[in-house]
Amino acid sequence: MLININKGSVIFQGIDPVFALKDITVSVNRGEWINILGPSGSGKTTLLNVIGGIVRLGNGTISIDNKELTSITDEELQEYRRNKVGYIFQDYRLFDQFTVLENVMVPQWPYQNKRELEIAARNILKQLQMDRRLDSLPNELSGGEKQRTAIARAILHQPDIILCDEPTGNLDKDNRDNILQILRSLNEKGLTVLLVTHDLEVINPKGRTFIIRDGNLQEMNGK
Ligand SMILES: Nc1ncnc2c1ncn2[C@@H]1O[C@H](COP(=O)(O)OP(=O)(O)OP(=O)(O)O)[C@@H](O)[C@H]1O
Repeated sequence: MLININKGSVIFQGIDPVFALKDITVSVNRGEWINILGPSGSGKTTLLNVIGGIVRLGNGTISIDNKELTSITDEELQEYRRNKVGYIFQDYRLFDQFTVLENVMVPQWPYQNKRELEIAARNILKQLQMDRRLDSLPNELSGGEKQRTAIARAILHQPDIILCDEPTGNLDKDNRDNILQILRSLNEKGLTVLLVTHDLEVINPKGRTFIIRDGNLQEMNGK
C-alpha cells in the first residue's frame, strides 16, 4: 500500500473552526489513478496537501510507503516532500524571471549535482516536446507549454506520487487533452496520480473516483 489514511481529520482553527477533512479513511496502491471531485471548499486541496506533507492531520494517521507521516519531524516531512511528491497546479506556479530550463531545475538545485540535474531536466523537457523552448521565459509560453514545464519540474526527481490540483482548469480542449495524455502515460509507467477536478471530462475512467463533500470522502461505485 502506498498511501494509507486512517480516520484522518484536519481542523483549521479560527473564530469558527473549519473541519476541512472529517475522519477520512482511504488506501491507494502504487500506480493507481485517483480522481477527486467535489464542490468548492469541500476539502479537495486539503486532502492533496495532507498527502503532499504540507498540511498535517489533526486526528488520525497517514502513512506513505509504510512510513508514518503523523509523527515525523518537520525536517523529515520536508525531505519526504522533496523526494516522494510532485505537485502541479491550475496556475502553473512558475517563476517569471527564470527560463523553462531553470524553472524545472530550481526545486532540486540545492540538493543535486548541477551537471546531472541539467542533463536530467533537458531530457525530461525533450520527452515533453519542450526542448525548443528551454530558454523561454514563462510569459513567452502558451498555457499548455507552461503546464508541460510544470510537469517536467514535478517529475524531475522521480517522485512516487504526483498531486494534480485542477491541472487543466486554465487550458483549452486541445491543451487539456495533451496534458491528460502526458499524465496518463506517466501513470502507465507506474507513477501514482491523484487528480482534483471540477471537470467531468478530465476524469480518467480507468482510475478510482472519489467525491468529497464537507470534508467527507466517499468512493463512487461502478467506476
Ligand atoms: N489555511 C487555512 N486556514 C483556514 N481555513 C482553511 C485553510 N485552508 C482551507 N481552509 C478551509 O477549509 C475548507 C476546505 O478547503 P479546500 O481548499 O481544501 O477546498 P477545495 O475543495 O479544494 O476548494 P476549491 O475547489 O474552491 O479549491 C474550506 O472551507 C476552506 O475555506
